[in-house]
Amino acid sequence: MSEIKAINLTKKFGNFTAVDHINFDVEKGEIFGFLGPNGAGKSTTIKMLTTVLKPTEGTAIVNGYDIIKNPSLVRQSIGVVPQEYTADEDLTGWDNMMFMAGVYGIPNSVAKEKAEELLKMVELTQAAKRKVSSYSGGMRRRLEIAMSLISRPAVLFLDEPTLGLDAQTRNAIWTYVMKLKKEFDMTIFVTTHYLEEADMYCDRIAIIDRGKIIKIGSPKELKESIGGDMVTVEVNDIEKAIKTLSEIDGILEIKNRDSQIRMKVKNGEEIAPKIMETLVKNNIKVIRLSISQPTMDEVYMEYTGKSLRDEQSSSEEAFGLMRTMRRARS
Ligand SMILES: Nc1ncnc2c1ncn2[C@@H]1O[C@H](COP(=O)(O)OP(=O)(O)OP(=O)(O)O)[C@@H](O)[C@H]1O
Repeated sequence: MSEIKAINLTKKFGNFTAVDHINFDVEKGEIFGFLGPNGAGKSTTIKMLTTVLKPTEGTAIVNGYDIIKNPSLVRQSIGVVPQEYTADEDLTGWDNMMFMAGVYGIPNSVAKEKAEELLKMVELTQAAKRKVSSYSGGMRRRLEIAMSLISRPAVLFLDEPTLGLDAQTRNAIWTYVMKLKKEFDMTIFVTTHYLEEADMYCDRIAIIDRGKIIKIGSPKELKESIGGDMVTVEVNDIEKAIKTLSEIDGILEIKNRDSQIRMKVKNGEEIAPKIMETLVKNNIKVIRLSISQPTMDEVYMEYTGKSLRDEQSSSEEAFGLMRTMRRARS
């Protein structure tokens, strides 16, 4: 039985449809990634699945409970790490953990044991007695993950857990997420717009754009679904090479990316010798040639017609600014 099942799930704000009749299933123990640009409807979907927002139409079953008919049973069986920080800044990490345990009615002695174990897992034992206001962004995120786990939920929802964090902290967060999957067979629903993270860590990915799911599959399936290979060449004269290569039959697309020429082809191994021969014949020096599968960025581009890369930096900047403003206010 699936642990999350969305059935025509829809959310409208006035006349605007933020989430548009989406359907998907998440199996037990799966890390399911919701990948899409800003405003695609990821947070709205999480808010409906976690019963913060009521759907306009459709419903979802989470851990066996209907989000409309049994919202409190849904809430008791899930853990949520929302995009905005929710831990109380004036309390210590330890007190936040104990507060959360109180919300779930966990007896004190059990709560203490769990808090110790979880803070250790997210490497915050040393900082547990410090006020959260002194924590870095990464420490806060780790604390919130620990807080969301105190009730040992069957399903964990993470909304952009790594947004605005440095690469090292992002890796650490994913290490904990992988651990939860491995040790507790936890089902994890995660939204992200980091293509590499979705590719590396998610068992399956749903690509969402303008409120609609465009494609669902494992990273491998998604890459295979766009067909063919990528051939990348590094040459001494890019412009001349592009002109020369565009005359070869069998190259489906040519792009100049990061001072390299990247070509979409049907079969890399078949066409590579011809590419090499043509370039050499035209006195173009080939420094490197490689054949690979398409990246998630290319998959995303194929299905949405746009690149997610440009979005990443603007989103991180906005998040950083939000955090600075919040700090300045407090
Ligand atoms: N309460 C609201 N009232 C009106 N419009 C809303 C509301 N909440 C979200 N929206 C709109 O719905 C759309 C989807 O927003 P949502 O936050 O779900 O996107 P997202 O994919 O999570 O993007 P982000 O990562 O930027 O949060 C956006 O156009 C947003 O402006």
